[in-house]
Amino acid sequence: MTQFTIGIIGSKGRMGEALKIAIAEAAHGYAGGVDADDSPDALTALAESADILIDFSAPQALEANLDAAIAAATPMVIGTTGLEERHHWLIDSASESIAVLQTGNTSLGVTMLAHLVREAASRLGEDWDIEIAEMHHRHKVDAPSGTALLLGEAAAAGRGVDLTEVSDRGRDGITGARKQGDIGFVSLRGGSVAGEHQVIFAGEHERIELTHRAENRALFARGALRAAEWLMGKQPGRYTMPDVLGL
Ligand SMILES: NC(=O)C1=CN([C@@H]2O[C@H](COP(=O)(O)OP(=O)(O)OC[C@H]3O[C@@H](n4cnc5c(N)ncnc54)[C@H](OP(=O)(O)O)[C@@H]3O)[C@@H](O)[C@H]2O)C=CC1
Ligand SMILES: O=C(O)C1=N[C@H](C(=O)O)C[C@H](O)C1
Repeated sequence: MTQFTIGIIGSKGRMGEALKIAIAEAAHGYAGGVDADDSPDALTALAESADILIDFSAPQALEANLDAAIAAATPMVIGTTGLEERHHWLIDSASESIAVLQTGNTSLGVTMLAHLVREAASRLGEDWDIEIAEMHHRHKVDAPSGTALLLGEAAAAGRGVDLTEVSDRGRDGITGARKQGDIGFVSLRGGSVAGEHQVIFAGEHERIELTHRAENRALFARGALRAAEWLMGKQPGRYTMPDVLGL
């Protein structure tokens, strides 16, 4: 495989550190990294010197990161979660001039899980209630997780509905009975859990539970590298993990 150099945005964070190990294992080059206290000039220089950027930082950094990648014509893998609608517009706009791969989870297992969820949701009727549960370490700052949301998108796509219309987040108090067709989310936080996701299809007298457990961050780092290897040399456009796996 052709080796290339990678710049990490969020290089001193948990994912940044895992990614540096994965880059060394894969014998790619490490072009350097930036973090919250680095200057805009450092970001510009990194985007110019790296063959590709991988971003595991924070949503508030995304606009500047994309601007730097566009100016340097450098492709970019985005793993940062907690993105809002406006961030997705920015990614859509950037993908007109550079290749961008954005995903809430770089794990190959979660990518397959999303595929299975979409399939199950398309075949089971709306009388099967869909609930998505996730658990992460105590340091995680966003909820629901990016993965829970991508699994919700997969379920909604299987049903041919818009997730924003059926999403039920943060139940508390007298909520009333569950609305048929809703997709529910629950987030647990604690300890050092790398990431667990469960999609429950609850029918009358029976239940299907599809679960993914991430045992460490190395798998996310290796998945991000696989995404970067796939993205190198691609035409400008917006891509995601199923493209990498050919799903
Ligand atoms: N898609 C996926 O598969 C995965 C996604 N994630 C996501 O990746 C992100 C990072 O996770 P994690 O590594 O655990 O978080 P950490 O908090 O450990 O690391 C975040 C890093 O980003 C840096 N950062 C924050 N703001 C900026 C900024 N404006 N510009 C540049 N760097 C910045 C921080 O720098 P400083 O320390 O100086 O503040 C820190 O080094 C999260 O959104 C998380 O949900 C995590 C795992 C897998
Ligand atoms: O913050 C994390 O740690 C993780 N974030 C991603 C998410 O929000 O789904 C992916 C993974 O679950 C770990």
